Amino acid sequence: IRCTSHIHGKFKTNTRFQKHQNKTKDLRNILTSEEGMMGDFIEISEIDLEGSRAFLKKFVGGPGKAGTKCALDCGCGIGRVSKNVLFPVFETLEMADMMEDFLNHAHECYLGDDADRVECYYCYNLQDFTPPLNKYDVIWMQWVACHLTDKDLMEFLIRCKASLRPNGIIVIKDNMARQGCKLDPIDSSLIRHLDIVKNIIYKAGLEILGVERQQGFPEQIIPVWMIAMK
Ligand SMILES: C[S@@+](CC[C@H](N)C(=O)[O-])C[C@H]1O[C@@H](n2cnc3c(N)ncnc32)[C@H](O)[C@@H]1O
Repeated sequence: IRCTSHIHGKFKTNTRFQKHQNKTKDLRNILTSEEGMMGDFIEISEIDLEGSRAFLKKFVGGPGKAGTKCALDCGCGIGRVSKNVLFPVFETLEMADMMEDFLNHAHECYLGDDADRVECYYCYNLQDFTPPLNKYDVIWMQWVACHLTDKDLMEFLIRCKASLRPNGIIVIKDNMARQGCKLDPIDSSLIRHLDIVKNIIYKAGLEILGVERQQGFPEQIIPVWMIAMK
């Protein structure tokens, strides 16, 4: 873990910014905006967020459910999910993405006053990132599991499990292939069938608590599913 004084200086005192030497070449050119986070599908962002809020509600708050103290948004981009799904529920957030520009934009512009409730920004590839132990009530991974190999995803999930607080959960929300595995030629992501993702989750020693398909998306786009696990 390396803190760059350059970035550190720009951040408010309650905020830590940790940066890892980024060895992965970013081959994409994603805009620092909601459009950039959503590819060509900005018009479905609100439906997506509403589906996420409803799914999260089932597992958070109340006896035996996850708490509402702290969440981690993995592959957070500029914080679209943090702002619209996680901040309304959790006291504090932490955010992880391999793109420093996205984290800067989240902190300086996109999150507004909510940025004060971000405890730490981690500029890491998830495959190199070990989240702190026993810290999070919810770890949210949206449209980022598809950028990890099977092995990296399984190992990251194992590390995530160790970073959950009691009753804490992990949520993966991602594109799922109708059959087998497909490589997305635009961003080189891997679109897996739901059963393949479930297998990786089981191999990581996690228990699946709920699985739901995102409703309301146009038929022509790849199905998006949400999986909650602990
Ligand atoms: C399609 S965007 C989704 C952003 C956000 N989760 C959302 O739903 O709005 C994918 C994000 O994952 C990040 N990402 C891709 N591969 C990653 C990796 N290996 N480690 C960390 N972040 C990664 C990208 O930088 C980008 O911000």
